[in-house]
Amino acid sequence: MGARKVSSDEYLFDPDLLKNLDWGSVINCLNPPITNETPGEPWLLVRPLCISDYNKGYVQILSQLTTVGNVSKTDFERQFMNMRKAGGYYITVIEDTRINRIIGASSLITEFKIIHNCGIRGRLEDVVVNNTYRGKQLGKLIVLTVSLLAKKLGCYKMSLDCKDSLIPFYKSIGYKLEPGNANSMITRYEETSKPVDPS
Ligand SMILES: CC(=O)SCCNC(=O)CCNC(=O)[C@H](O)C(C)(C)COP(=O)(O)OP(=O)(O)OC[C@H]1O[C@@H](n2cnc3c(N)ncnc32)[C@H](O)[C@@H]1OP(=O)(O)O
Repeated sequence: MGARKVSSDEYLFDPDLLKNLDWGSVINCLNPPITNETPGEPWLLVRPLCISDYNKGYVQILSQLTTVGNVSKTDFERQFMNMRKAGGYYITVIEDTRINRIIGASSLITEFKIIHNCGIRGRLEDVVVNNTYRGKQLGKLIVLTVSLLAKKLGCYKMSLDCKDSLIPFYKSIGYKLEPGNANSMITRYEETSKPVDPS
Protein backbone atom coordinates (compact mmCIF):
# COMPACT_ATOMS: atom_id res chain seq x y z
CA MET A 1 0.00 0.00 0.00
CA GLY A 2 1.54 3.37 -1.04
CA ALA A 3 2.03 5.95 1.68
CA ARG A 4 -0.33 8.92 1.43
CA LYS A 5 1.49 12.22 0.90
CA VAL A 6 1.31 14.32 4.06
CA SER A 7 0.43 17.97 3.53
CA SER A 8 2.54 20.45 5.50
CA ASP A 9 -0.41 21.71 7.54
CA GLU A 10 -0.82 18.26 9.08
CA TYR A 11 2.55 18.54 10.86
CA LEU A 12 2.98 19.97 14.35
CA PHE A 13 6.16 21.75 13.19
CA ASP A 14 8.15 22.28 10.00
CA PRO A 15 9.75 18.92 9.03
CA ASP A 16 12.70 20.77 7.46
CA LEU A 17 13.85 21.63 10.99
CA LEU A 18 14.88 17.98 11.36
CA LYS A 19 17.29 18.22 8.42
CA ASN A 20 21.06 18.53 8.86
CA LEU A 21 21.14 18.10 12.64
CA ASP A 22 24.64 18.04 14.19
CA TRP A 23 25.03 14.24 14.45
CA GLY A 24 28.82 14.61 14.29
CA SER A 25 28.72 15.96 17.85
CA VAL A 26 27.16 12.72 19.21
CA ILE A 27 28.87 10.21 16.94
CA ASN A 28 30.17 8.18 19.90
CA CYS A 29 26.70 7.60 21.36
CA LEU A 30 25.43 5.22 18.69
CA ASN A 31 26.95 1.99 17.45
CA PRO A 32 26.38 1.40 14.59
CA PRO A 33 25.85 5.09 13.82
CA ILE A 34 22.32 6.05 12.81
CA THR A 35 20.64 9.43 12.43
CA ASN A 36 17.08 10.67 12.03
CA GLU A 37 17.68 10.95 8.27
CA THR A 38 19.36 7.51 8.05
CA PRO A 39 17.70 5.49 10.85
CA GLY A 40 19.14 2.15 9.77
CA GLU A 41 16.10 0.61 8.07
CA PRO A 42 14.26 1.89 4.98
CA TRP A 43 10.94 1.43 6.77
CA LEU A 44 11.79 3.67 9.72
CA LEU A 45 10.71 7.29 9.35
CA VAL A 46 11.54 10.01 11.90
CA ARG A 47 9.26 13.02 11.52
CA PRO A 48 7.16 15.60 13.37
CA LEU A 49 3.88 14.45 14.92
CA CYS A 50 0.94 14.74 12.51
CA ILE A 51 -2.68 15.43 13.32
CA SER A 52 -3.49 12.08 11.68
CA ASP A 53 -1.24 10.18 14.11
CA TYR A 54 -4.17 9.40 16.39
CA ASN A 55 -5.01 6.71 13.81
CA LYS A 56 -1.40 5.48 13.81
CA GLY A 57 -1.32 4.71 17.53
CA TYR A 58 0.44 7.74 19.02
CA VAL A 59 -1.91 7.87 22.00
CA GLN A 60 -1.69 4.10 22.53
CA ILE A 61 2.09 4.13 22.62
CA LEU A 62 2.04 6.85 25.31
CA SER A 63 0.21 4.39 27.55
CA GLN A 64 3.49 2.45 27.76
CA LEU A 65 4.91 5.56 29.47
CA THR A 66 2.18 6.67 31.87
CA THR A 67 -1.56 7.03 32.41
CA VAL A 68 -3.10 8.58 29.30
CA GLY A 69 -6.79 8.56 30.17
CA ASN A 70 -9.66 8.32 27.77
CA VAL A 71 -8.45 10.54 24.89
CA SER A 72 -10.82 10.62 21.93
CA LYS A 73 -9.77 11.59 18.42
CA THR A 74 -11.52 14.94 18.88
CA ASP A 75 -9.67 15.55 22.18
CA PHE A 76 -6.35 14.71 20.50
CA GLU A 77 -6.98 16.98 17.52
CA ARG A 78 -8.03 19.88 19.76
CA GLN A 79 -4.88 19.58 21.85
CA PHE A 80 -2.72 19.20 18.73
CA MET A 81 -4.13 22.50 17.42
CA ASN A 82 -3.58 24.15 20.83
CA MET A 83 0.07 23.07 20.68
CA ARG A 84 0.56 24.25 17.12
CA LYS A 85 -1.03 27.60 17.88
CA ALA A 86 1.07 28.06 21.04
CA GLY A 87 4.31 27.12 19.28
CA GLY A 88 7.34 25.63 21.01
CA TYR A 89 6.07 22.02 20.87
CA TYR A 90 8.34 19.73 18.87
CA ILE A 91 6.84 16.26 19.31
CA THR A 92 8.84 13.92 17.10
CA VAL A 93 7.88 10.35 16.26
CA ILE A 94 9.30 7.24 14.64
CA GLU A 95 6.90 5.49 12.26
CA ASP A 96 7.19 1.92 11.02
CA THR A 97 6.01 2.67 7.48
CA ARG A 98 5.46 -1.04 6.73
CA ILE A 99 2.49 -1.02 9.07
CA ASN A 100 1.79 2.73 9.37
CA ARG A 101 2.25 2.69 13.16
CA ILE A 102 4.04 5.05 15.52
CA ILE A 103 6.69 3.00 17.32
CA GLY A 104 8.61 5.71 19.16
CA ALA A 105 8.17 9.29 20.30
CA SER A 106 9.87 12.09 22.18
CA SER A 107 8.95 15.72 22.88
CA LEU A 108 11.06 18.85 22.95
CA ILE A 109 9.23 21.71 24.60
CA THR A 110 10.90 25.10 24.35
CA GLU A 111 10.44 27.94 26.75
CA PHE A 112 11.27 31.62 26.16
CA LYS A 113 13.29 33.16 28.99
CA ILE A 114 14.30 36.66 30.01
CA ILE A 115 17.41 35.29 31.73
CA HIS A 116 20.40 34.16 29.69
CA ASN A 117 20.05 37.14 27.36
CA CYS A 118 16.44 36.38 26.59
CA GLY A 119 17.43 32.83 25.74
CA ILE A 120 15.42 29.70 25.00
CA ARG A 121 15.65 26.52 27.05
CA GLY A 122 14.45 23.05 26.15
CA ARG A 123 12.70 20.34 28.14
CA LEU A 124 12.67 16.69 27.16
CA GLU A 125 9.32 15.01 27.76
CA ASP A 126 7.31 11.90 26.96
CA VAL A 127 9.99 9.58 25.62
CA VAL A 128 8.76 6.13 24.65
CA VAL A 129 9.63 3.25 22.32
CA ASN A 130 7.11 0.47 21.68
CA ASN A 131 8.16 -2.52 23.80
CA THR A 132 8.60 -4.86 20.82
CA TYR A 133 11.12 -2.44 19.24
CA ARG A 134 13.28 -1.72 22.32
CA GLY A 135 17.00 -2.42 22.59
CA LYS A 136 17.72 -1.40 18.97
CA GLN A 137 18.97 2.15 19.70
CA LEU A 138 15.63 3.71 18.78
CA GLY A 139 15.35 5.27 22.25
CA LYS A 140 18.74 6.92 21.84
CA LEU A 141 17.83 7.94 18.29
CA ILE A 142 14.59 9.70 19.20
CA VAL A 143 16.05 11.46 22.26
CA LEU A 144 19.15 12.58 20.36
CA THR A 145 17.00 13.83 17.49
CA VAL A 146 15.06 16.26 19.69
CA SER A 147 18.19 17.12 21.70
CA LEU A 148 20.02 18.11 18.50
CA LEU A 149 16.93 20.00 17.40
CA ALA A 150 17.09 21.96 20.67
CA LYS A 151 20.71 22.79 19.87
CA LYS A 152 19.77 23.86 16.35
CA LEU A 153 16.99 26.11 17.70
CA GLY A 154 19.53 27.83 19.95
CA CYS A 155 18.52 26.44 23.35
CA TYR A 156 21.16 27.11 26.01
CA LYS A 157 20.21 23.91 27.86
CA MET A 158 17.91 20.91 27.77
CA SER A 159 16.73 19.12 30.90
CA LEU A 160 14.62 16.11 31.81
CA ASP A 161 13.08 14.24 34.74
CA CYS A 162 13.36 10.47 34.86
CA LYS A 163 13.30 7.41 37.10
CA ASP A 164 16.61 6.49 38.76
CA SER A 165 16.79 3.33 36.61
CA LEU A 166 16.99 5.44 33.45
CA ILE A 167 19.98 7.53 34.57
CA PRO A 168 22.47 5.21 32.74
CA PHE A 169 20.38 5.46 29.53
CA TYR A 170 20.47 9.27 29.56
CA LYS A 171 24.12 9.36 30.65
CA SER A 172 25.00 7.20 27.64
CA ILE A 173 23.77 9.98 25.35
CA GLY A 174 25.42 12.91 27.08
CA TYR A 175 23.04 13.98 29.86
CA LYS A 176 24.67 14.63 33.25
CA LEU A 177 23.64 14.90 36.88
CA GLU A 178 25.03 18.28 37.90
CA PRO A 179 26.43 18.15 41.45
CA GLY A 180 24.23 20.19 43.79
CA ASN A 181 21.64 20.73 41.07
CA ALA A 182 20.16 17.33 40.27
CA ASN A 183 16.94 17.25 42.24
CA SER A 184 13.48 17.06 40.78
CA MET A 185 10.68 18.40 43.00
CA ILE A 186 6.97 18.06 42.41
CA THR A 187 3.68 19.28 43.74
CA ARG A 188 0.74 17.43 42.24
CA TYR A 189 -2.77 18.79 41.66
CA GLU A 190 -5.97 16.92 41.19
CA GLU A 191 -6.35 16.01 37.51
CA THR A 192 -9.23 17.77 35.81
CA SER A 193 -10.95 16.70 32.63
CA LYS A 194 -11.60 20.34 31.75
CA PRO A 195 -8.36 22.34 31.84
CA VAL A 196 -8.65 26.06 31.14
CA ASP A 197 -8.74 26.69 27.38
CA PRO A 198 -5.59 28.72 26.53
CA SER A 199 -7.43 30.69 23.84
C1 LIG B 1 12.10 12.25 29.95
C2 LIG B 1 11.23 11.00 29.90
O1 LIG B 1 10.29 10.94 29.15
S1 LIG B 1 11.71 9.69 30.88
C3 LIG B 1 10.64 8.36 30.41
C4 LIG B 1 11.31 7.38 29.49
N1 LIG B 1 10.34 6.45 28.96
C5 LIG B 1 9.91 5.31 29.62
O2 LIG B 1 10.35 4.98 30.71
C6 LIG B 1 8.85 4.53 28.87
C7 LIG B 1 9.16 3.03 28.82
N2 LIG B 1 10.50 2.76 28.29
C8 LIG B 1 10.81 2.91 26.98
O3 LIG B 1 9.99 3.33 26.16
C9 LIG B 1 12.20 2.51 26.53
O4 LIG B 1 12.73 1.54 27.40
C10 LIG B 1 13.21 3.71 26.46
C11 LIG B 1 12.65 4.83 25.60
C12 LIG B 1 13.54 4.24 27.84
C13 LIG B 1 14.50 3.19 25.82
O5 LIG B 1 14.18 2.73 24.52
P1 LIG B 1 15.10 1.67 23.74
O6 LIG B 1 14.74 1.74 22.31
O7 LIG B 1 15.06 0.35 24.40
O8 LIG B 1 16.54 2.33 23.98
P2 LIG B 1 17.90 1.92 23.32
O9 LIG B 1 17.79 0.67 22.50
O10 LIG B 1 18.40 3.13 22.65
O11 LIG B 1 18.69 1.54 24.65
C14 LIG B 1 19.75 2.22 25.09
C15 LIG B 1 20.28 1.71 26.43
O12 LIG B 1 19.43 2.05 27.53
C16 LIG B 1 19.14 0.91 28.34
N3 LIG B 1 17.76 0.99 28.79
C17 LIG B 1 16.70 1.13 28.00
N4 LIG B 1 15.57 1.16 28.74
C18 LIG B 1 15.95 1.02 30.02
C19 LIG B 1 15.25 0.97 31.26
N5 LIG B 1 13.92 1.06 31.33
N6 LIG B 1 15.97 0.83 32.37
C20 LIG B 1 17.31 0.74 32.33
N7 LIG B 1 18.03 0.77 31.20
C21 LIG B 1 17.36 0.92 30.06
C22 LIG B 1 19.34 -0.28 27.43
O13 LIG B 1 19.73 -1.40 28.19
C23 LIG B 1 20.46 0.21 26.50
O14 LIG B 1 21.73 0.01 27.12
P3 LIG B 1 23.01 -0.42 26.28
O15 LIG B 1 23.18 0.58 25.17
O16 LIG B 1 24.11 -0.39 27.30
O17 LIG B 1 22.69 -1.79 25.78
